[in-house]
Amino acid sequence: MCSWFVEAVRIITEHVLGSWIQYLLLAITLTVYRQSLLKWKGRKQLKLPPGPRRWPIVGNLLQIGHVPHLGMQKFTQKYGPLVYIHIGMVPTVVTDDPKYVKEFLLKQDHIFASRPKNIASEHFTFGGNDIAFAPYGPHWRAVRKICLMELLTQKKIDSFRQGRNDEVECMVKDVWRASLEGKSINMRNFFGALTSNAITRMVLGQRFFGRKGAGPEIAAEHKAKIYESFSLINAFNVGDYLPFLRPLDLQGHERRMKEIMKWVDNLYASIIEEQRLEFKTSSETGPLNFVHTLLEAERRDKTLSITKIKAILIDIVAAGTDTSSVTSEWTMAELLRHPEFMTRVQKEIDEVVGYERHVEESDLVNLRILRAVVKEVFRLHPVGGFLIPHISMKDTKVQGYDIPKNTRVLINTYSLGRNPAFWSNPNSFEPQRFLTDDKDNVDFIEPDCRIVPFGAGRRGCPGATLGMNVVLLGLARLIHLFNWSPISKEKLEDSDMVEALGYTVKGVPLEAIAKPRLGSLLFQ
Ligand code: HEM
Repeated sequence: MCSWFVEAVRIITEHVLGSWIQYLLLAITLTVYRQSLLKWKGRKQLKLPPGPRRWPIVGNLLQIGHVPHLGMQKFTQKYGPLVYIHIGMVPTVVTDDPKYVKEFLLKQDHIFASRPKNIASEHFTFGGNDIAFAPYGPHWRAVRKICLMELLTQKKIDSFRQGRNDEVECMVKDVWRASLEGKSINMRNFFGALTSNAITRMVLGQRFFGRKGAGPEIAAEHKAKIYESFSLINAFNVGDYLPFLRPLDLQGHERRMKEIMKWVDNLYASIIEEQRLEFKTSSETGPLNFVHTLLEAERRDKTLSITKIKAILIDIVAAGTDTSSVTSEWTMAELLRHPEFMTRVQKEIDEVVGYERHVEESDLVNLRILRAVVKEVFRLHPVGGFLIPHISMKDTKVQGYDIPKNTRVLINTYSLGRNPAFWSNPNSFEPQRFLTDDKDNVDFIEPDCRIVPFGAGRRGCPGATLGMNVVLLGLARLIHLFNWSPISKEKLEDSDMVEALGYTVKGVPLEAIAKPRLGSLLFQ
């Protein structure tokens, strides 16, 4: 905006319009002009982090490339640990440096604990009624409190231990059957069914896969819909960054989101009604699953509507299933590529558990090598290229840089774990790096934020303990009871799993051959 424009408006209004309209228009134009000038000058005075030059309107969108976390890694390699870009019209900072990650997630958590609104979160959360994508505020605080105090408490997690154990046993039996028939095991399907059943049993009071499940069609469709939702949530939706293009839905994403949500909405609405009836007529004194707990909370808290309950349930099921199954699949892939570690993990389980009984959840804390292996998997293959985006709720300074209000924050977890400034041999699989100290336990949380597999701070994952119980128990049982080999060395390399666009990074499904190892234990 410049002075010739103001002058032109003055001349037009003077000659064409009446005097009061003339003064009104002139006043509006001058105000807008003044504000734009102030904003521009203000920005110039700010000390923003460095970053690439941007184009008008599209900003740096076209420089990011097809795989955003790799594109952003190049930015941080070139411009430094904190980079300022514009994705379309959205101001964004990106980092892969623990010092900055700590600042955003822990030190200035009170400023960065909100989530940006976007098209996907609008559809998948019934307009921000969930936990994971809700902006910071009274709604998020209330549902997060329910999540921490009523749903994912240690007591509650312990009370569903038998259910998780049964699901792991089902998976083991299926693997055993496939191995007798000489079939290879599609690890993605097996881990997918395990994590889905373990979570939905606890959350919805029913399993989707296998015998007494909801039926193979519903199970497969539910899984596919959840996976597609994650891809759509993390895909770069043009309409988010160039809002004037949203009505055109150029990628067809919004149409798919509506279709998926219609299906999921119907399914969850009918599950809630079924469970409401069961809860009413049940002879049990307390709730048997998360739906019951939420229906009970709904009676006390009038702000907890059915829409909110649906959004919370969908969130927990979605957040808890693919994350755990992808981690399990990557771990198995790395162990097959590094058989020396497969042997070490197997030996450790033999020593801790012996040959007379199955691995139990109480053993997991003692399986240091397995834990170090999974931690190394988190470093190399975090479940998403980025954490769920955060956004600044007010102007602030981070390590001397100005970060204005409403700046999006992308923590590039992929390049954080491979940052050569903080990791030796960053691209090699070396779980021994986590076994150097004499601590009894290998903890998945790094206090200095060198990796953040579960995020950290207020928006950190509330389901980490549950997720790790499912992941570690499933892996430990499979490794204790079977010997594993890849279907072929080449196939193993093929199945590598080039990081793909989307939330949970997946390539080709991993296939492997299982040979029963402790036959007599299998049937106990
Ligand atoms: C291996 C398993 C899992 C991994 C690696 C994982 C990882 C994550 C990550 C990285 C975040 C984002 C943190 C951030 O933005 O700062 C997150 C958030 C979340 N996770 Fe998990 N998660 C796992 C399992 C689970 C499970 C089992 C549940 C529930 C049953 C769950 C529920 C959630 C929820 C509700 C959020 C949103 C928190 C909020 O925004 O307040 N997760 N998780």
